[in-house]
Amino acid sequence: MSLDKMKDLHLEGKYIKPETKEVNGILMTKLISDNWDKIWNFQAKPDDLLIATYAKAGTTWTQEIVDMIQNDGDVQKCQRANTFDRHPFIEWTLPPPLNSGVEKANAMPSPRILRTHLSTQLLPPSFWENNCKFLYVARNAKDCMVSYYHFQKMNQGLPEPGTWEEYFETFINGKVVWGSWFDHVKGWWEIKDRYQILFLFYEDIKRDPKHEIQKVIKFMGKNLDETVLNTIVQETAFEKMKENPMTNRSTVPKSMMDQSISPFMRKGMVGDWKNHFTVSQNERFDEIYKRKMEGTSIKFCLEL
Ligand SMILES: Nc1ncnc2c1ncn2[C@@H]1O[C@H](COP(=O)(O)OS(=O)(=O)O)[C@@H](OP(=O)(O)O)[C@H]1O
Repeated sequence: MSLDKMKDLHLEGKYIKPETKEVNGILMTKLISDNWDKIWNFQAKPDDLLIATYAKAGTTWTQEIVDMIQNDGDVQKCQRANTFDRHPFIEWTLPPPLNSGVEKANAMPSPRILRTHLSTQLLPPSFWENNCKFLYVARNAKDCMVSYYHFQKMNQGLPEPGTWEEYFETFINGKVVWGSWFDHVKGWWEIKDRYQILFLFYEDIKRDPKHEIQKVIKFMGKNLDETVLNTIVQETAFEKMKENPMTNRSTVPKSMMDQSISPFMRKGMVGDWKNHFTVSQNERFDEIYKRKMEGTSIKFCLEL
């Protein structure tokens, strides 16, 4: 059963902030942790495409782009279901009768587009064994932190973030669900040339969507004409997706996601961190960033 059917079950109001429990040293919700055997043993197929991201890095945006490409720019087809039902979120686990990501993925016909926030060391091994295609999207740490903070405030499926000052510490220490941003991004960056990985940046998609979408089209082995490409650029723009009930999570009950606290499609910009970080937080963050990212060649853009 999908989340947007929750109303029918009168489950509203029963959700409380979840407990957390680590998997191999990485924080997860307890529901994910308790379901770990099933997640770890998930059977990927060679024609699966996995959208992998750290939380809040532009997953939903990428899902919409990929779905539009797979459906040759057919807007109606992309309206068939919510993004969370179109592309199973493999590790996501909610209390029954809501289906887990593994159950949804197992029920889906091929070719499957799946999504995950798992780091490389937690990804079910069958993805590597089957040499699946991975589309990794990275977003700069500061904007991810801001976006994740607001998301944890409005989403009952994730822990209470505390104050911004408290959250700042939690995030840099990697004590958020799905673990450290630094380890996640470094892990995927380091293996990008060993597997079929298209590595994109949120900031690049924002600056030049047409160019980045063309890369995705090529990676998916599709050949779409200019008109279709332009339609995809238009339909996946932030303003469009903010109004689209199949992407903006407005069908998720308020008891689960309270969009009056913060909308799911919040700002969709590069550099909102400047409205949150104090000067001293910024200095401290830059120092920690330098230390934690030492030795990696990855470069992020922090403003457009
Ligand atoms: N089309 C488009 N263009 C630009 N930005 C977009 C778009 N769609 C979603 N977003 C922004 O992406 C952030 C949500 O990221 P995710 O989809 O990865 O969230 S989640 O992890 O799946 O909950 C969240 O970022 P913030 O606005 O900074 O909070 C969304 O607004």
